Amino acid sequence: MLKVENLDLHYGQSKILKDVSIDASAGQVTCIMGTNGVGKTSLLKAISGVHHRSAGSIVFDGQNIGKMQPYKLASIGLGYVPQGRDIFPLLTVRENLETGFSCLPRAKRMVPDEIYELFPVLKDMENRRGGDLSGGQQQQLSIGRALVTNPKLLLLDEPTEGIQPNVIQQIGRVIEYLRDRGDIAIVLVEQYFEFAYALADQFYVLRRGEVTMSGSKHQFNKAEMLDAVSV
Ligand SMILES: Nc1ncnc2c1ncn2[C@@H]1O[C@H](COP(=O)(O)OP(=O)(O)OP(=O)(O)O)[C@@H](O)[C@H]1O
Repeated sequence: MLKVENLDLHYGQSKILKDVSIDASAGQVTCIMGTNGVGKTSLLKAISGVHHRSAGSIVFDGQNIGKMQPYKLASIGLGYVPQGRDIFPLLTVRENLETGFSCLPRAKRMVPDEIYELFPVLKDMENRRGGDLSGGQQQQLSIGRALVTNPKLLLLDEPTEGIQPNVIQQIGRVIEYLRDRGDIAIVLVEQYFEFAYALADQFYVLRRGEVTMSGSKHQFNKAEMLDAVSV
């Protein structure tokens, strides 16, 4: 589904990602772990076309997407839930969800009931402004908005950041449900180790822009993984 090979990324003269390679498959959660500033968000920005890579290749669903613009990537099935959520504060919940319509053909422009079933609070607050929602509700809205686009690949950047425990649990259950549906590859960037460990099928640990450990969760014990993530 997604194959990133030998990716480099720069901000100006600073090389932030170095020779990063990752794979993500449908029906699996692929976790990108690491401490602050190691380049996790930058990796998602490169995949989603928000910041272009300086070397390497990114292949999604058989297409080389390394130079595609974000709107085009969204229309071919790449959903991105950015760190900080990026909700439109003056639009209602419903209107925020409908912003996902722009990359769908006219006949498919509807909010599936499934999104309201996964996140009932979005139905309850359909006419409230995005900016009036709590952080946890905004996170649910941001994930719901990405799901409206019917993605084949879902990139989630720290969905637990600043969120209360009951909403974290609910987001975990939604990620499991989407994984078990089997038709979507999920790339989860997460610093909350227990949450990431519980959900991960495959994982990659980044340190100073390089992959230092990777594999299936079952190849390593939990303490080894925690050590690798914490340095
Ligand atoms: N737009 C930018 N211009 C210059 N440097 C940047 C920019 N964005 C990020 N950086 C730097 O790139 C490095 C990697 O940042 P990035 O946000 O990708 O890390 P991260 O692992 O996601 O961290 P966090 O968990 O804190 O979000 C950091 O040193 C950061 O300061």
